[in-house]
Amino acid sequence: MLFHGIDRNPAKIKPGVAHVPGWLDTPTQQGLVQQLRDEARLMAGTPMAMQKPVLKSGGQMSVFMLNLGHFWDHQTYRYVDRMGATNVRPVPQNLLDIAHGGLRAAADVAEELQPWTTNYHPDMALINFYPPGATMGMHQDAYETTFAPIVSLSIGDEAVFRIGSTEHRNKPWDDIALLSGDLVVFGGPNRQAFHGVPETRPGTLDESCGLKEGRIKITFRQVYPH
Ligand SMILES: O=C(O)CCC(=O)C(=O)O
Ligand SMILES: [Fe+2]
Repeated sequence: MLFHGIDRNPAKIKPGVAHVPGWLDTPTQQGLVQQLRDEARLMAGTPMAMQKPVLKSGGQMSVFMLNLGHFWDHQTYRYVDRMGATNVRPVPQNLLDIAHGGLRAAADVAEELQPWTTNYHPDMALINFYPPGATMGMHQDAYETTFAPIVSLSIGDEAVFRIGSTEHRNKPWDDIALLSGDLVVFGGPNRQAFHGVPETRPGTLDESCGLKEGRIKITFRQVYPH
């Protein structure tokens, strides 16, 4: 446990940004890992298979992605529901329930999120798998047509989640150590904050989370108005 001894209380990082350590219990993490493995298996061999996206810039991400609800086409940077003959699969209800619970827990920490708790309709779940050592550059989640908060959960290896300004990808930023079961929500005035994962820490997970290596991040988004 690399982060032993540091502050692990629920924290408002800045307006609209909440970190709730250990929000998701271990049996639930394990159940989700199994469920998401099954979801990935169903899409294997299709254009929506879990894959490391090659962006239209030509670069390939080091993170595997699986899309539920809507599919973010990494060649056009648009959400679609179909690729060729393949339809996107729905976000399972138990995941939606977790998203709602996560937002409520976060709103107790960052009151700027409070107005969304009665008007939140997530319609997309992005499942990221970080193989040992994978990272993600600073970016905005900018392709949704709503400003609903982003609700996200970490499972597996420890990681550093970096969240900066809404204006640019440079300092100042906050680095948040995420452990398995941690919840991060960003919305309100920081919905468009640049964020990324500069570091994942291989070999730090406890296998009771359901993973033998790497890290899963589940990110809930509301792409369309309700
Ligand atoms: O893995 C994380 O913690 C961040 C993931 C993310 O920002 C994204 O997939 O858009
Ligand atoms: Fe993101």
